[in-house]
Amino acid sequence: MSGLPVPPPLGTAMLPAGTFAGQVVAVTGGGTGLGKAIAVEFARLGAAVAVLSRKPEHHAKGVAAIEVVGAKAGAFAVDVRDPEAIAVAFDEVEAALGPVDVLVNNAAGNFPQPAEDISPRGWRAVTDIVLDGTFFASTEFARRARAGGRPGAVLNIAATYAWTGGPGTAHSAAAKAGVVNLTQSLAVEWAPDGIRVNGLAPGLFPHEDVPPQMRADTPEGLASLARTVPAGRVGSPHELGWAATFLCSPYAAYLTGHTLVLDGGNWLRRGLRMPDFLPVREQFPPPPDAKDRS
Ligand SMILES: CCC/C=C/C(=O)SCCNC(=O)CCNC(=O)[C@H](O)C(C)(C)COP(=O)([O-])OP(=O)([O-])OC[C@H]1O[C@@H](n2cnc3c(N)ncnc32)[C@H](O)[C@@H]1OP(=O)([O-])[O-]
Ligand SMILES: NC(=O)C1=CN([C@@H]2O[C@H](COP(=O)(O)OP(=O)(O)OC[C@H]3O[C@@H](n4cnc5c(N)ncnc54)[C@H](OP(=O)(O)O)[C@@H]3O)[C@@H](O)[C@H]2O)C=CC1
Repeated sequence: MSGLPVPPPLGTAMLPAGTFAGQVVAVTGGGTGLGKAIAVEFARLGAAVAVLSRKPEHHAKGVAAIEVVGAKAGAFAVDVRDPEAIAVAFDEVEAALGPVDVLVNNAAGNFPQPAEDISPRGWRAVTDIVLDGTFFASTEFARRARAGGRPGAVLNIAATYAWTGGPGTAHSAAAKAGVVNLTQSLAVEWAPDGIRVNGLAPGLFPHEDVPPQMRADTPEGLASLARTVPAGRVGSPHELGWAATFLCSPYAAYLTGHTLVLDGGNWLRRGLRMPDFLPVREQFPPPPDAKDRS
């Protein structure tokens, strides 16, 4: 046995062509990595896609990837920690592409570090982007959808350590746990308005845009990462795009408040007998140029 089957290749359709025709999809952090892969799958299905993030170089990458599949794209500068900037960005998206029908809260910040070494500013940076940013963007979206009498869908990108916690991820895991919980509260509040709110928790999806300590750059590194997953492989970003588009599509019209895990069984592999325990400081030793906070 060599694990779970590989998925059909990038570009294979899962939903009918035109599933999102005439719709506007906003993806925070849609210019890099998994956000870009998700943006492209919506674009393939006919959506006009808005990339919302801070950096012009990421805007350019996202827009190029969306336009390659023949869709309309726009990029809008915003730091999701700033609710006023989010309102301005939504105004700009409406003026350029039309009102937003689907919001994907994908933007995140993360750096693995032992909890007591995370500075207050580092803690706030990660939790503000992940949890506060998701709340600010979602509520801005819902206020506008409700005012316009439009239904809609929100998708929050989580992580499986939202349920387990884990070494080196105190800030990110706590924030993602908040996101999973928020998904449930908002789903109940907004169902009467026709707005669905779901989550998607990726497992290991290495790609070129994450920081070096989070990716596998060599074939050996990738193979070694794949051996840690019950599926026998890591995820392909376009698989995540398929799951994202399904969750926001009319085919999931009765699905709300749910966070789907897409991780090849990885978070369930815990056994009674685990590999030798490695303390967090051995897993994530400080980089040579790290600040001394002692
Ligand atoms: C299984 C994998 C799961 C993956 C999940 C993901 O989310 S992958 C997604 C991964 N993608 C990304 O993360 C992409 C986006 N990431 C980012 O924009 C930054 O990493 C950010 C999250 C820090 C926010 O940036 P910003 O402009 O708001 O922040 P700033 O520069 O002003 O710093 C604020 C504080 O944080 C501190 N600090 C920063 N880095 C480190 C570090 N390596 N080490 C220690 N500390 C660090 C910095 O020193 C400062 O504290 P200080 O010294 O003043 O007390
Ligand atoms: N890669 C993986 O294996 C896993 C990823 N995830 C989750 O998937 C999602 C995508 O991660 P991934 O693609 O890997 O990471 P990336 O680092 O590639 O993407 C993060 C994106 O967030 C944007 N962003 C960061 N801070 C802000 C901010 N303050 N305001 C607006 N945008 C911001 C960045 O754009 P810019 O710099 O232009 O602002 C960037 O495009 C995240 O939610 C992450 O937590 C979960 C589990 C595993």
